[in-house]
Amino acid sequence: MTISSPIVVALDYPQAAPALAMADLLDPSACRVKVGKELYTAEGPAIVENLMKKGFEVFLDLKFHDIPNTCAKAVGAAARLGVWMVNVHASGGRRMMEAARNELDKQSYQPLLIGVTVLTSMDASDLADLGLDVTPEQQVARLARLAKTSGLDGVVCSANEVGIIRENCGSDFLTVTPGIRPSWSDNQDQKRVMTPEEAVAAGVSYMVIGRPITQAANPAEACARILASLA
Ligand SMILES: O=c1ccn([C@@H]2O[C@H](COP(=O)(O)O)[C@@H](O)[C@H]2O)c(=O)[nH]1
Repeated sequence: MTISSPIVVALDYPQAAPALAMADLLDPSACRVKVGKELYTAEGPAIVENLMKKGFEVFLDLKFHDIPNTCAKAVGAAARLGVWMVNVHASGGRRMMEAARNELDKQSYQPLLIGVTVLTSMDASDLADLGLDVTPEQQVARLARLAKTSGLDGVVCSANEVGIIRENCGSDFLTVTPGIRPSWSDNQDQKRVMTPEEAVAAGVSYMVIGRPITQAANPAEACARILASLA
């Protein structure tokens, strides 16, 4: 099945039961789902397999960041699990990302391999705390160029940086953007945000949306409302 929707719903839950209940409210032809650290640590590969059995394409958002061999082997395991997309931290560097690419190239199936640039919860002051005297845009552009030349398929960034990534890495390079906040929702811990409409206008490939859907009174309606706003 080819899904044209750019929406990836973040299933950030402590256990399988609420995650699978939320998945049952969603339509696999209208969105993909994302399994992150909380859910995967609690439930392991079974949760990914169960979501795939329900017809969902799964983004395994474990943001691997380790020595090249360890990162590559983890990405290989994700490929064998059959996930649609997997990610690593671009700040793990060129050798780590190239090792991940090479490991995927040896597999019979290759998920999309994406590099996390600057977390959408961070702004310039957070970068300064790390000794990085640059704007988020500059750091994202730098890491996106590194990810592209290391063989990755795209990056996680905020929708604010999609233009600069397209300028630096071309229009085929995927942009996966959390920090999406419909006008009716709170920013919570996200700092670099955009509405879904703005994100689509900016040209994002995929937008990751968690709490605005999963914590809505009616999650299916919230997802449908966001999709309708993009039409
Ligand atoms: O830079 C990043 C990378 C990953 N995320 C993840 O996306 C979702 C966002 O959830 P919301 O509830 O819509 O804030 C969450 O799973 C994060 O781990 C991110 O937000 N920013």
